[in-house]
Amino acid sequence: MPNTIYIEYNFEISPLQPAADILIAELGEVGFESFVEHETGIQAYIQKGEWREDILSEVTILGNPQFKFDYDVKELEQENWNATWERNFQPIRVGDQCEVRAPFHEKSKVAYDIVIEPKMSFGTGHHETTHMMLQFILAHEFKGKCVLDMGCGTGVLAILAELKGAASVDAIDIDNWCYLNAKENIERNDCKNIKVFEGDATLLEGQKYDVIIANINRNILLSDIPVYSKCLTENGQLFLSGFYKEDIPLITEKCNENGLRIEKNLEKNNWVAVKYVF
Ligand SMILES: C[S@@+](CC[C@H](N)C(=O)[O-])C[C@H]1O[C@@H](n2cnc3c(N)ncnc32)[C@H](O)[C@@H]1O
Repeated sequence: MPNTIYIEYNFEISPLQPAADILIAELGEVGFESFVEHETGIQAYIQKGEWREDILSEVTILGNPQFKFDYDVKELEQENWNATWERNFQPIRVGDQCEVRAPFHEKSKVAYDIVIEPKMSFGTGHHETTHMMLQFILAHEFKGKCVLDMGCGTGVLAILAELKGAASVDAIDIDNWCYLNAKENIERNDCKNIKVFEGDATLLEGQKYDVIIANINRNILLSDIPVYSKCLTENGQLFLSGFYKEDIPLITEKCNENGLRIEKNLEKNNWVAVKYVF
């Protein structure tokens, strides 16, 4: 694990929503890379190398008079970071079949017991989008399927796809830290059919998949849906998340232009996960 130093911002927000979600989205745009939500606000983390004095000047929600924001800032040594997430990471149950937990939690008796050490990567099951994508995977047949997990983060979705019988899973993330972390988690869960790659949709040229799972964000999905559509087999399924309910028409229009139609969507706190088919 590299000895990266992080800066932690602890925001107290009133009223909490939708300000917390907007703040997370805006902080993500300016370089913050992970977030922990708590009852009265959020903690946000940025690498010291990415931080600059005026980093919050581009975060427009902070100037919105409808909400009140208070925050304090502190520098975290790597060790403190680990302690912070361990303190905040409770096991997550998805339905009665799947639990996502950390290595230091007790082994679970559910059918799909997934162990994740997220470190800096997104994907513990705590976020609505990950949770809904896990629900989708639980509810669908994966036996013998050739699967792509685009924007794999910790690799949690790829791991559940393999546990549900996928024949092969390609897991891709643009971020080097996620690439390394996904590889570690895949080994930790004793998965044998997942290959991890560092990169983006340019890696997909000439590939074919029965199922594509992509939990990224609205703009990247809009730009990559044409590529995903070319990679899907005839009866292929596309599961997308990482965007809000109000973005469904835009994402669906892009899918329709590429021969895919909406079949079903899940919704949690205004976040959605949507299934598209040919
Ligand atoms: C919202 S997280 C999802 C992580 C995990 N799949 C989950 O469901 O919890 C999105 C991930 O997509 C990655 N990402 C962002 N842009 C990407 C791109 N153009 N191609 C591939 N991965 C990308 C990010 O590094 C991040 O790990």
